[in-house]
Formats: sequence, C-alpha cells, structure tokens
Amino acid sequence: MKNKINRVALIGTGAVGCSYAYSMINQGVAEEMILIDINEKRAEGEAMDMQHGMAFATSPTRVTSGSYEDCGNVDVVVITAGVPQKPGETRLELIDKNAKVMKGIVSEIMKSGFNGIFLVATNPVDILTYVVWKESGLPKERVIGSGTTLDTARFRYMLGEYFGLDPRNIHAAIIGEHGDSEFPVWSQASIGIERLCKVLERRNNPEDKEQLDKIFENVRDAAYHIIDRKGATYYGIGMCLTRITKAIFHDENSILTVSCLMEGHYGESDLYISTPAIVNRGGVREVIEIELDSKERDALENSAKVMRDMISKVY
Ligand SMILES: NC(=O)C1=CN([C@@H]2O[C@H](COP(=O)(O)OP(=O)(O)OC[C@H]3O[C@@H](n4cnc5c(N)ncnc54)[C@H](O)[C@@H]3O)[C@@H](O)[C@H]2O)C=CC1
Ligand SMILES: CC(=O)C(=O)O
Repeated sequence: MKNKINRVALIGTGAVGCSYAYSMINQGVAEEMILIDINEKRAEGEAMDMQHGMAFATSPTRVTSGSYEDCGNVDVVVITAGVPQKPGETRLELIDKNAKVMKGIVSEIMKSGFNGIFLVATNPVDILTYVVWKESGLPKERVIGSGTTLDTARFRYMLGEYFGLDPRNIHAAIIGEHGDSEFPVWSQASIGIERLCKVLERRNNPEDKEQLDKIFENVRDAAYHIIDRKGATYYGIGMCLTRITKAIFHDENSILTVSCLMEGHYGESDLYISTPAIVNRGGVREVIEIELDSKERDALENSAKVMRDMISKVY
C-alpha cells in the first residue's frame, strides 16, 4: 500500500520561509511543498531554485509555487510571512503590522477548505499563534506556534559548549514568551540522566553559577546579537520548524517547547505560551505542566501577563 503523501504549504518565502523549505527538502520530510508569498514572483523564483537542486536530494520533494486556493488539501500550513525586527526592535513591536497580515492570510487559507495543522513562526509568535487559532476556528491542538523551540535549541547548544558535551545530551528548556520575558527551567534541567544541580555539586566550580546566568542572557538576547551582526535570524528557526514538522508527519509523540493554548495549565487560560508539549500527527497531543520552583512560577506569570496585555491590543 502506498504511504500517505505529506503536503506542506509555506506562507512567506522570505529568509525564514526559505531556510525552512531548504532544510525540509534536504531532510526529505515532505513529498510536496507549495511556496506562497504576496510577492508571487519571489515565490516562483524560490521554487525554481530549489527544484534545481532536487537531483541531489536524499528523497524527492515536489516544490512548486502557488496561491491560497492550493491550501485545501495540504496537511500543514507553515506561516513565516510578515515583517521581521529591525536592529534594536523587540518582537512585540511587530504586533500591529503582523496581526493584520496574519488575519488576512488565515481568512484566505480557510476559504480554501484547509483542515490541517497550522504551524506559526511570525513574530510575536505566541500572540500571532493565538490570532491564528481565533481566526481559523480550528481546534487548539491543530494550531501550534514555534514558541521557544529555537530558544531551547540555543540553550542546549550553549550549555553543550560550556560543559563540552553533545547538545543532544542536554535536557533543559526555555519556556514562557518567545521574547524578552522568557526564562530557563533550571530546576528541571539534566545532563544525560543526571540532574544539573547534582552535576554542579560534583564539579564544585565557583564560576558555574555566574557562567550559567550569562548563558541564559545570551540565549534570551541571541536574536538581538544576530540581527545586529547580519540583519536577521533564519537558519536556526528553519531547522526548528523542520523538527516540528517532522514530529507531526512521523507521528513522533516528541516533547518540544512549542506555543500552545493554556486552559488552566500553570493557572493560565485563553492565551498561547511556550511549554513542553507532546507533538504528533494530530498536532499537540498534550500540554505538559511541569513542576516549577517559585522563581520560575513568578517568571511564567510575568510572561503570561505580557501575553494577555498584547492580546488585549488585538482583541
Ligand atoms: N519564531 C521565531 O523563532 C522566529 C521568527 N521570525 C519571524 O519570522 C518572520 C519573517 O522573517 P523573515 O523571513 O526574516 O522576513 P522577510 O522579510 O525575509 O520575509 C517575509 C516574507 O513575508 C512576505 N509577506 C509579507 N506579507 C505577506 C502576506 N500578507 N502574505 C504572504 N506573504 C507575505 C514577504 O513578501 C516576504 O517574502 C518575522 O516576523 C520574524 O520576526 C524570525 C526568526 C525566528
Ligand atoms: C527573530 C527571533 O525571534 C529569533 O531569532 O529568536
């Protein structure tokens, strides 16, 4: 029996969208990708460019450019359309422009009869994922934000560098807003199968505390540091979006720090925020409410307040 064809529509073929598409075709995650952008010529040119590398792909992906009408039979719509930050600008400052863009896009997509999973990356991602959920009317499980997947990946990478270990052995997460109020869950971090607090005890290195605090600051401010240097960030998020898409198409039940709807989790409701969640073919199978210490609980409350204030500006 032939396997089901995995189809993705990508809305926004700018730096983030194309990094995602390039990563997707190199990892052979989907059989079909439709590239859509308000700038139709750009989407067409990007599709042509990617098609021309297909002879060397691990497995073939049919890449085409198209329009919103083509979204009717795709499984996942990934949204990376909208304006990015300028140097020094916060993600939250993008809300007015990008909320308008998002509402227009979702309305067009829903007219196509789309009934799959939305994966949103446009910033401010937690707020815009809420907007997509509201405007689409789709079940919460099927509207996911990339959230702090990228921040968690940065965190694991930098901790890996510090301890001289493979980042895949670092089990630690950044949660809350994908933005300035995000925070690390130190209380639950582990290295391999050992709790981080035990590792630190054993190392007994007086510099560790200060260095770990610095690592978090560098993670939180990474986008600013990169934007100052090269104008935008896109490869990291491209790989994160590929990772989430893979968890969906391979029905992985993987735990990722995506942005999900809170329904009483952590005492919060009616907002999207990042927390570990189980992702599979149905989208978010379960939001995991992890135990936080009192400082982390306060940080989550603060992030949630930022989200609520921003949502009240849109609705
Ligand atoms: N969630 C995350 O971790 C990250 C999110 N981002 C966000 O991703 C977004 C995109 O960033 P870049 O790709 O660097 O920007 P870009 O300017 O390179 O690309 C944006 C694309 O969106 C298209 N677009 C704009 N309005 C549209 C509409 N109504 N319909 C269809 N397409 C439309 C533009 O034509 C352009 O091709 C930004 O909001 C940025 O902040 C960027 C990095 C990480
Ligand atoms: C731009 C952005 O959201 C990031 O690189 O984290």
